[in-house]
Amino acid sequence: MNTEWAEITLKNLRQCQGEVILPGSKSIANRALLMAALCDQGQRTTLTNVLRSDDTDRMIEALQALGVRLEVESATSTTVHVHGCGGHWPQQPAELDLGNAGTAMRPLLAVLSATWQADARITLTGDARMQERPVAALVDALVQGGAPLQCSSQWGYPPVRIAAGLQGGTFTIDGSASSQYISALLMALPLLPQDSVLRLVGEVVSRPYIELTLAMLARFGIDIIVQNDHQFLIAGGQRYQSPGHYWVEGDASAASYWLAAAAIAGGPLTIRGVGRLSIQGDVAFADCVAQMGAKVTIHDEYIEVEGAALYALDADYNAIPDAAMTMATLGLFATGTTHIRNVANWRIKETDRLAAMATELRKVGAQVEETASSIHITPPAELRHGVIDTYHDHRMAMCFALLGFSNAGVTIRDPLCCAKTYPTFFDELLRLTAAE
Ligand SMILES: O=C(O)C1=C[C@@H](OP(=O)(O)O)[C@@H](O)[C@H](O)C1
Ligand SMILES: C=C(OP(=O)(O)O)C(=O)O
Repeated sequence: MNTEWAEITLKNLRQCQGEVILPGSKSIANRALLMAALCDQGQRTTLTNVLRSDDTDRMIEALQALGVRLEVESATSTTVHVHGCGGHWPQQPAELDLGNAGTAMRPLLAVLSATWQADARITLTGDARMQERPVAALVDALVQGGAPLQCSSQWGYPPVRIAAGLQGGTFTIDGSASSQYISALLMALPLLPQDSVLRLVGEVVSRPYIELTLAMLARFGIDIIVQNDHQFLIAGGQRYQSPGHYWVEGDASAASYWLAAAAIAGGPLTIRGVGRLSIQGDVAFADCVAQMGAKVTIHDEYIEVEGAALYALDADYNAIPDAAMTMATLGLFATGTTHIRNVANWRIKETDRLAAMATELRKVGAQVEETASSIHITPPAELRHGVIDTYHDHRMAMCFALLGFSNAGVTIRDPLCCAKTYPTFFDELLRLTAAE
């Protein structure tokens, strides 16, 4: 990646053909790192295809600060050997800075509340945006369970100070803002000495990520009884058991950019690292692209795409909020109005994504209607060139890169913010679209 890029202009990109190997999934990598660290002392887990990016580096650095032994060869090495500490953290740092990594902040908040044994307290904090992203439902549930949490600036937002004290029992959590709170409790509650019941209330968002957590917990020897959609029984006193080796599958949210690019530009493109066997919900974006008219073949561990005339979709994207961002710009290349429904929690992610998306789409001439929980996008007869602001949001940078396939082209400010989950994204785009 050219580390000098303050902005990048993309214009008349071509085919987007050949083969792309996805980086490892952010969601899986950060769960795997934490679960491997929680394995019994003496157990070593070899994680392969680990995503190396800002978000995963935050988790790696946090675990190292807690004294977990990680063998990682270099800043870009995707193999990480993790030595379990069974939740008995060898070091007690005063503070962990988790940047803007939701997949580090939320699980660590719950897991450290369940395992903290020192008299000293530990504060979890993050960057300016992380301090605006709520964790209130999770903090409330943990406090109900006896954890003496303190929020130093505003209740329900990081920084959060943790001390020992969490007890098992019945936890009721509102899942309407983020599934990450639920995943966090699913990872933490088995570590308590007592049994727990976890009850979900509200419309639970991003449900496939809960399934992902359950699938990974099972691989790490944790038993959760799923009573129904809204209730889990979690025996206490469980111990994470290393699977020995764990391969992190490719990032299905990242796959959405390539699915869209090939659908627009023709392809054919083979996307390696996710497929029918994926445990990530975002792989369903491949079906969306197929429904729009593209030729998509989903194999066990890879996907093939070829472009065709595209027709806009009207759909509920609650289950796949990250990949749904890609639909907003892909829709500019389709006939008809794209309706992205039920994504209210876009407002509490890296930026207010509904507002940011509406503002930036208007710059290229789209007609946009934004509601509290949805966005409706009608492309103009001809796309205009736009200088796109990305609001420190990696997905804004990556999904607006698709405008490089238009005649007008696009300029993207701060494209390097893609390093949150996909540091090599723009290099890959330029490689795949280079003229022969
Ligand atoms: O559990 C996870 O790994 C994630 C869950 C989703 O968040 P929400 O549950 O907050 O929608 C998603 O947007 C995020 O990128 C990763
Ligand atoms: C919402 C996202 O990240 P986080 O894990 O920080 O919530 C994302 O990657 O789109």
